[in-house]
Amino acid sequence: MSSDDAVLQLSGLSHRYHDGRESLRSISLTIPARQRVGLIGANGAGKTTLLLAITGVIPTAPGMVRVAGLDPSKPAERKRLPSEVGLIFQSSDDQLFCMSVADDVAFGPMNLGLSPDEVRQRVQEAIAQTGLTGLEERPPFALSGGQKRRAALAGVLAMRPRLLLLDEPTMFLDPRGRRELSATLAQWHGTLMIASHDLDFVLASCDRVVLLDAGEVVTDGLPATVMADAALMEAHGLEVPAKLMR
Ligand SMILES: Nc1ncnc2c1ncn2[C@@H]1O[C@H](COP(=O)(O)OP(=O)(O)OP(=O)(O)O)[C@@H](O)[C@H]1O
Repeated sequence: MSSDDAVLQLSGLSHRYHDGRESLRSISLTIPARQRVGLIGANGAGKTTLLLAITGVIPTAPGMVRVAGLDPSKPAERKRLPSEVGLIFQSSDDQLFCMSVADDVAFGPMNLGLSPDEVRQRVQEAIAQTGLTGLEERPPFALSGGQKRRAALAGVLAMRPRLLLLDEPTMFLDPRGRRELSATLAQWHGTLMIASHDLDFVLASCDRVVLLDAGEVVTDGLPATVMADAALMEAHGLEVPAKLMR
């Protein structure tokens, strides 16, 4: 694969929070279009920090980040990032703030300066993609946890990003909510990165897995191979998912 085909390129990426502790250490990863990557690791491994670094929310140094060719450290390029990369937070309540689901989903596309017709079309499409048809006028606070997660996802999909980042997407979801989210993601054909402790979900949703520990990439490979390695998983505070137990 040429690096020109990569949706995400990280090279020697490091980050320290204000207290001086290193949370990311020299991370290098190249993620091609349409790959579905699981980011796994014990509490504090650096998963959320890495997602924040990719979206330019936190500055990184040293190191290089390119998302669809854009450099988040450059203000003019960071401004263009929302139409290339979308991040779904651990708590959907942090992401929904309008009076109705439709307004929430329209918020991002409207800020792109698109025509009202184009915004309407994108909103309808994202609502259908996430199975929220019929709930357009519902205030987000009156949605269930699973519906909120899908409404947040609709808002990001309406931006038509190339890269979708999900932080603990199955947290607080019941089995049906989890299944619905899984079906929505299966229908989406862009590039995905899912940070999660839900290893069964990662196994079912991803074709590559990156294991982080103490801010470093420990291993990077096929989910069924990496996550079946009991010694590796135990050494980094994880367990082999039930489906891979022998
Ligand atoms: N705002 C912050 N200020 C200082 N240190 C932080 C901050 N946020 C995270 N950290 C530290 O950075 C390291 C990585 O944290 P991060 O939240 O990225 O890990 P994680 O893998 O997402 O963990 P979890 O699975 O618990 O969500 C941890 O040592 C954490 O304590």
